Order: sequence, then C-alpha cells, then structure tokens
Amino acid sequence: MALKSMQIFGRISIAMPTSDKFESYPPLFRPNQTVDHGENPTNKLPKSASDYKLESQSDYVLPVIDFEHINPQNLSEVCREWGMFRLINHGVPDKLLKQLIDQANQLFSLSFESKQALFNSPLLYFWGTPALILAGNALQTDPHAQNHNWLEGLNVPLIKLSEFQCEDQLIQSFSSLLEEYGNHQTRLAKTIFNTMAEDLNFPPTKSESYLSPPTGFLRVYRYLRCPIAEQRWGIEEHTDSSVVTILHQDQVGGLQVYKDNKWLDVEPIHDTLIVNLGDMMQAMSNDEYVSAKHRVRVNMEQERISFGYFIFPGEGSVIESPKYKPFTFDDFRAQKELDLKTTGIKIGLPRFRIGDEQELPMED
Ligand SMILES: O=C(O)CCC(=O)C(=O)O
Ligand SMILES: [Fe+2]
Repeated sequence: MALKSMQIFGRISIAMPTSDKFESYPPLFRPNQTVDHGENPTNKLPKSASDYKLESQSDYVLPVIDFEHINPQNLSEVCREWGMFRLINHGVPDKLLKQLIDQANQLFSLSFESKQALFNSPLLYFWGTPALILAGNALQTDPHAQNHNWLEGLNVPLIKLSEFQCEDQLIQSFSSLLEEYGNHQTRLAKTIFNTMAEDLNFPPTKSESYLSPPTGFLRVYRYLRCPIAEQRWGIEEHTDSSVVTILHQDQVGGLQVYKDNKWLDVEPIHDTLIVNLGDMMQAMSNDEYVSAKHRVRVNMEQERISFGYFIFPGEGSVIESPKYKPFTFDDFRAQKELDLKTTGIKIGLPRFRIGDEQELPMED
C-alpha cells in the first residue's frame, strides 16, 4: 500500500496509507496519531449515561410547532419555556433534505487535502471550534488548543451564494442545493420571527431591523468519529448569538438541550427541523424568551451531518429593551470575540445586561 508522509503543523509527522478511510479527517482527528489530546477537565462528559438520557420521555418531549398552522399562543409559550422546538410541516421538500445530507457526505468524504484545495469562498472549509470564526470568514483554530470541537465544516454566507460558479460538478450542485435550502430557511425564519414580534409587541420599524435576511448564513457540519468520545464534544455547551437558528440533522443524533437542570436528547425525527432562539432574540424580548443552551455529543462509531442556518439583526440595528444597555449585534460580536481571546469563554448577554457587569471577569 502506498504510504504518504505528512508534516502536521510543523511538529509531528505521521505515515498514512493513502487508502485509509481516515484520510478524509483533518489530521488532528485521525485515530492513532501521535498528538496528545490530553485531558479536558472543564469539558469532560459526566460518566453517568442517565445524565444525557431523557429522564422521563413523557415529561420532556421537545415541543412541536406546526408551521402550516402556526399558533401564536403556543409559539409564545414554547419560546418562554424552552427556546427550542421541533418544526413540522415546514414545506422544505424531503428530497432536498435528503440530497443535502447525501452530497455533504460525499464532499466530506474527500481527502482532507482535496477539501482544503477545493473549497473557496463562499464555501469556506474549517475544522475545530466554529465559535472562534467570524461569520463568513473561516479562521483556523489553534491546532494545539485542547478545547477544539470534534468536527469539520463549511461556512456559507447566503448572500454570496447566488453568483457562485464552480467547475467542480459536485460543489456546483451542492451550492445550488444550499441556495434553494437557504431560501426556505429565510422564509421560515421570517414567519417565525413575525409571529414572535407580534407576541412581544415590537413596533413595526423594530421588527424590520431586528431580522435581516442578508445576514443569514449556513454551517454544514460533519462531526467526526471520536475514539475519546467521553472526553470531547462535537460542540460544547453554548447559546447561539443569532436571532433564530434552524437545524437539519441526519439520523445519528447527538444534539442535546438544557431544560430544568437536565440535558435532554433532541432525537432526530425524519422530515422535522429544529428551531432554537439565540441571544439576540432573548435580549430583544427583554429576557422573556430563552436563548436555549445546547451542545452536541460525538460518538465512536458514526459520523454525523447537520446543517445550521443562522440569522441576525440588520447592521446598525440597535437592540433596545429595559434590562439591557442599547447595543448592536456588531457590539455583541466584538465583545464576544474579545472575551474569547482574553478569557477563553463566551460571556454573551451578561456583558450588556444592566446590573450584571460587576459579576463579570475583567478584560485584560
Ligand atoms: O449540529 C447541531 O445539531 C447543532 C449545531 C450548533 O449548535 C451550532 O452550530 O451552533
Ligand atoms: Fe448552537
């Protein structure tokens, strides 16, 4: 078998058979390679399986919202209680959902080197921790960082997709699917947001500037098989910074939501999407709605594909609600990036909530 020698991050060299099925993995995530992944005490998974299994299926079923018959009262309750729900009758064709997963699988199965060479703006390839990436601008994480998420992905700003042409047939076809999918996501996000805006009595000018379709972007993820799945996260616990996030996942599972002090599995159910509210929505609602805390587990046997759609307020739109100092999404993002750099964690809304400042870590 042909052997290929590779220099990883200028530090460690490994020999890898070219036909190795882990050739598609970023080197850091290949099994039996010599990088010491080390302990990760702060993010270590609890040992007890019951911690991440539903305690009682009947008490904790993720609420369902029927998009075709959206009931404002139901939606309002779910946004206040959970900040996450399952969306049915969403009108995104089943065929499109399947093709997206199939083609994403094909693309991610290419060798790591091909993926690095093939993907270019607006489909930016990354691996590791996406929280450190600016929307639309893939920034590589420190390869030696211990807290990297066990995934690779594509970051795709929708606004740049319509003019995109690529000679590679698979990428061209995938980007057309993403564009069609993105249009559906915008349609869904607008209706869901407008229903919430009515419940919260936003003035019409605020409603318009609080949700801006040109800011929408997609993340296509492949969570990788992980030999130390008990010690690593697909994505560690977080809240999204968006107004609204919409997720499409394959049948593998791994997404969990935090509710009433428990982590609950968000089971994959065919032909349903998962919607969660982000920090912007929580602030706009003056903390009446919840930005749902969630995380993704990895496993030893299977890769997992998911698609996230994220939408934000318009540029310069000032979020005003009694519990918060007025701020824009740009202010929020800049603060988040500063916090990540100086403290290693996202602090998020408490940075802007009146009265919370005293309790927060100081910036360097
Ligand atoms: O892959 C998933 O199911 C969730 C992804 C996620 O939480 C995120 O991208 O913020
Ligand atoms: Fe998320």
